[in-house]
Amino acid sequence: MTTPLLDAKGLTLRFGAIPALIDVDIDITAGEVVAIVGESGSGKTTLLRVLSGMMAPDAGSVLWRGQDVLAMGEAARRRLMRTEWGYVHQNPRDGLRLAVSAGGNVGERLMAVGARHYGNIRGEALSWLAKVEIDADRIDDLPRTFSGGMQQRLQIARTLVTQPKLVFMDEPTGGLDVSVQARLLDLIRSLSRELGLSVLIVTHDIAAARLLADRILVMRRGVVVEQGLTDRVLDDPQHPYTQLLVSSVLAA
Ligand SMILES: Nc1ncnc2c1ncn2[C@@H]1O[C@H](COP(=O)(O)OP(=O)(O)OP(=O)(O)O)[C@@H](O)[C@H]1O
Repeated sequence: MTTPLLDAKGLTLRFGAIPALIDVDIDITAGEVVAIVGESGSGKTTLLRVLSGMMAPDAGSVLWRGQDVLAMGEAARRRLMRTEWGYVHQNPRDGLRLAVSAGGNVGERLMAVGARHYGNIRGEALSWLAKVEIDADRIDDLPRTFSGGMQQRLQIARTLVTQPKLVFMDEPTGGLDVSVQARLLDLIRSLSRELGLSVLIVTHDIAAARLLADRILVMRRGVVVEQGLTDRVLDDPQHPYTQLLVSSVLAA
């Protein structure tokens, strides 16, 4: 069996009386795409925040390549977030620097990991803008002049330019038009395959999960009620809640 890159066990977190996570186990191996699906308030974002070390659970463990994420200091976690990890926020404004040009948004991530040669940084930024289908002549424009879909593509370029191994994505297509969502999902799928990325993606969109994910975890009220290979979970759901989720999409 392949050793997981990220391996979490027994994650539990309560906000007062609200059970956000109850005894959640989750792992992800190299090159795998895992979708976390479930209704609003089921604990998906909280799980992503705990796995990425942004929030401490009441109980449980998170190992990144054998290293204890919960015990590592803030500096080490930030370093990981600049190098081996990436985080794509639902709202691109949370993941971009709005007062910095598109090229600067991509280039400064390279500088944060030691790149110094201006020509190389600009060249790399241009190549990433092309990968995410942003015209080269927009390189000096501010992200606020971009559409929502373009901002999200820029956030993806900024996140992937340092070639992380694992990317956390929290509803990356939320709030976008359906046609823009479809193109963005295609882009995420092709980039993750091309780069051999592991992706942990939160979505309430079952169709997105089917398109992207190798495996699916279904959450409800902080509990993982079902998990397995995408086709198995969606074509032959075992838990009544998963059956309801799948049938509501079929009926739509
Ligand atoms: N900082 C917080 N303080 C108090 N309660 C919180 C906090 N963060 C989340 N919660 C609660 O924990 C539960 C899980 O929230 P979470 O945001 O993880 O759900 P979600 O599945 O991501 O929902 P959505 O799809 O709407 O984003 C919810 O009941 C939420 O209200």
